[in-house]
Amino acid sequence: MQSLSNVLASSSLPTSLQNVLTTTTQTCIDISSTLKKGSLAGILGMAGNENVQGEEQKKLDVISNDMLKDALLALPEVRAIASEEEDDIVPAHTDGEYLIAFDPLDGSSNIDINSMVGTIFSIYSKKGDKPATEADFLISGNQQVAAGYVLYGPSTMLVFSTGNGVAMYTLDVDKSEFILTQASVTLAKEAQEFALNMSNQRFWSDNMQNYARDLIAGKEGPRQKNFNMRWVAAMVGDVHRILCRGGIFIYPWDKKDPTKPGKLRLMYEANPMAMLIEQSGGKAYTHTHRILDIQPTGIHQRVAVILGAANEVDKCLSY
Ligand SMILES: O=P(O)(O)OC[C@H]1O[C@](O)(COP(=O)(O)O)[C@@H](O)[C@@H]1O
Ligand SMILES: [Mg+2]
Ligand SMILES: [Mg+2]
Repeated sequence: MQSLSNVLASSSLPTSLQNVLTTTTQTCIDISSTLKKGSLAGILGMAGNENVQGEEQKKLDVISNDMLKDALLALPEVRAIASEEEDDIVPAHTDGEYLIAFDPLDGSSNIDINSMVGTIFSIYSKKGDKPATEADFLISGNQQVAAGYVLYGPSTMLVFSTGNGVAMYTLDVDKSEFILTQASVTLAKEAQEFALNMSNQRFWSDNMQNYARDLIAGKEGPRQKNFNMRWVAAMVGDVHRILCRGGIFIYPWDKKDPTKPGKLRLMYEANPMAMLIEQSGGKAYTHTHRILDIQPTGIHQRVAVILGAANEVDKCLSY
């Protein structure tokens, strides 16, 4: 059973990237320990502020953001960070090499019900000779050098890719280190399950409503097959289930709020998950574009997301 530190040390990844990955994942172990304390530590509930996206921050959104921010800004390899919970990018070291975008706590609405949440991260290599600006981050997901998430579930798991497949690690809580538990993840091309917040159905495009109608029609409908539905309400949990046993996850375009034509954020939700899904053999699209090809226009940009089993994503796009 190999530890993450052994896997990294025996890899051909630059030491600088190994250091960024080690700091990110070690901080997630600290976040995991904090989460385990729950209401005993007075860390549940609202923080009393809104983030730049007008969402109410939970105390744990702020705590996990501060933990990652402090740890990464202290690392000489880090040029800047961008976070769901920070209005603007935060420059670190002008001569640092890496830009890290993260969602410190994904699935915030699950915090107070003691259900699954996670941290999602995306890492780019981009040197420069001036302090980093937002423009430095506006590069497509194709250029991610590493991406992944830590899922805080019954066990804490790390899943990441450096562009050469996807590996899963499980936290050994006694040793406080991640142990490799699945060296390579392969996603089946066909799906039996879908993850879709059906309560938004009336706000979707006609095509999306037709696709969902046909999924639900099951064996008696045009798909001639029964599908099961699952919704964790944390993208990190839904994507993890898909990487473990297949399926499709969709957060489509909707007309609920014209300023948010898609709920999920490109830089720290869609891009890193798209990299993991593609690296395991699946597909990740908006309604029209491969997610990793999108040229970002802002660090908090939102996109529609259709990802998972390759043939089911194709089927969805065919509508
Ligand atoms: O309210 P809904 O439609 O269930 O939304 C759930 C989605 O929102 C998110 O929780 C957004 O992420 P944050 O919790 O980081 O804001 C996704 O993880 C999840 O897929
Ligand atoms: Mg999120
Ligand atoms: Mg979040």
